[in-house]
Amino acid sequence: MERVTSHPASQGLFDRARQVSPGGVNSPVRAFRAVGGTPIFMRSGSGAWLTDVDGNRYVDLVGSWGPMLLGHAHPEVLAAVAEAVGRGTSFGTPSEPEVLLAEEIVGRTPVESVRLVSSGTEATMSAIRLARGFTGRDKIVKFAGCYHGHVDALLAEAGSGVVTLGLPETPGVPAHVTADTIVLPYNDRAAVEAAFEQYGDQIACLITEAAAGNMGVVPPEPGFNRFLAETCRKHGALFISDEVMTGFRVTRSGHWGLDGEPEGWRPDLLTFGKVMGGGFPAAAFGGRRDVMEQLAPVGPVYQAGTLSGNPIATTAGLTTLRLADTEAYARLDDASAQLQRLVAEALDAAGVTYALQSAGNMFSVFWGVDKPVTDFAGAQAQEAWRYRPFFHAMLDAGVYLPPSAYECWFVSAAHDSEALSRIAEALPAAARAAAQATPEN
Ligand SMILES: Cc1ncc(COP(=O)(O)O)c(C=O)c1O
Ligand SMILES: N[C@H](C=O)CCC(=O)O
Repeated sequence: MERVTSHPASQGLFDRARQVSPGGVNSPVRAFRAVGGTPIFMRSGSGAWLTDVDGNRYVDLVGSWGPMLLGHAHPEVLAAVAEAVGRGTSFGTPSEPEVLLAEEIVGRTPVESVRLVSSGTEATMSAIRLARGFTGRDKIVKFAGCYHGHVDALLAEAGSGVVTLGLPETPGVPAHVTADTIVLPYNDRAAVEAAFEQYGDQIACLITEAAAGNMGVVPPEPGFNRFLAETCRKHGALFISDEVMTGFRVTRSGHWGLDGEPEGWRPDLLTFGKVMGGGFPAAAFGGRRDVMEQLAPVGPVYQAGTLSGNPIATTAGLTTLRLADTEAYARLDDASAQLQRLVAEALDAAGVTYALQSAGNMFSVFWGVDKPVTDFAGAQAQEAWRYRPFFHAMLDAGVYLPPSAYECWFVSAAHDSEALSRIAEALPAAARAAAQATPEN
């Protein structure tokens, strides 16, 4: 088996990066704080593979944290981007690709009208403001362990890097900003009912990940999202489904395609990001036309962006979505199913106790738990320390996993038998390392 043990160029860049950037990274989840060691600096990607600055090759199971649905450097995406770049990179005017991308989103999801932005954080922040403007109410409801970007009011008990780094709260968020945020346990209908019983006429919106992926993967219990939408409707609040991670990934219409459409209900607003940018900064929020038309310039709720709808990002996103056809989703789902089976076999053989949880083709492993994880408390009760040696054994064997036990593993439509074979070879030793781990190592 090809071994990856040497990272001098990554180490050198990391040393320099730490001199000029906090922690040497531009997003905390990229640091290896939870697993130890030096973050790997990648130089290039192709299909399911990444190559680092030392020339080591890895099968990528991070996929840029979700966007790379088709794998890296898809030739048709690159060609479309190159052509778009040749026409100019930003005009600050409306342009055709943003109309085409908006039409594609409206065609694939339950939104009637959509506003393009540049990050998932902007999308959720704007959706919250719009919900408050539309309802004239201030309170918002979110779930512990869900992450909606680094929006001040939504960082309370957040997942992703916040839980990975064990940050109880984020300094710099004034108390009055979170005073109107109600945080509830995920999948807990009774807690939702009680909160709406008490504050129903003050709640502007409830926001939830369409399937939680930022505390590890914790799917909504059957009917939970519909229950949330109905509870919101009963109390005059808006239901915001955050599909930044799941959107256009778990089906062509996102998680909505798994739990929405056939049951005849829809969220009032949805947020998107990641896949819809094809590896460039593009995101969106959209939903009911009457709500969206509260946005400036039609309505009074202000929201804007110098690079919103950027022609390069929208071209990359549009090309990605057009290539993401039934066959691509079938390949992706199949690769994910095979990989989940390989992981389960290796962990079983090594005698590890675990829960492998999925939402469509997204999945993750909870370590040392013997029953399904349904909420943040359950996710935090795992033996996350077992992940450290597992992660490093996989890395040394040429498989790049998220450097945190609380993040989702992302497969792409380019994960072929060669990529899966590399992972299959790496898993047994990594599973044994997890089995032998102690909290101290
Ligand atoms: C569900 C969800 N919402 C929002 C965000 C924020 O997106 P971004 O990192 O593009 O700001 C993320 C990821 O970071 C996410 O997973
Ligand atoms: N879990 C985060 C998003 O889904 C990871 C991306 C980041 O914060 O850099």
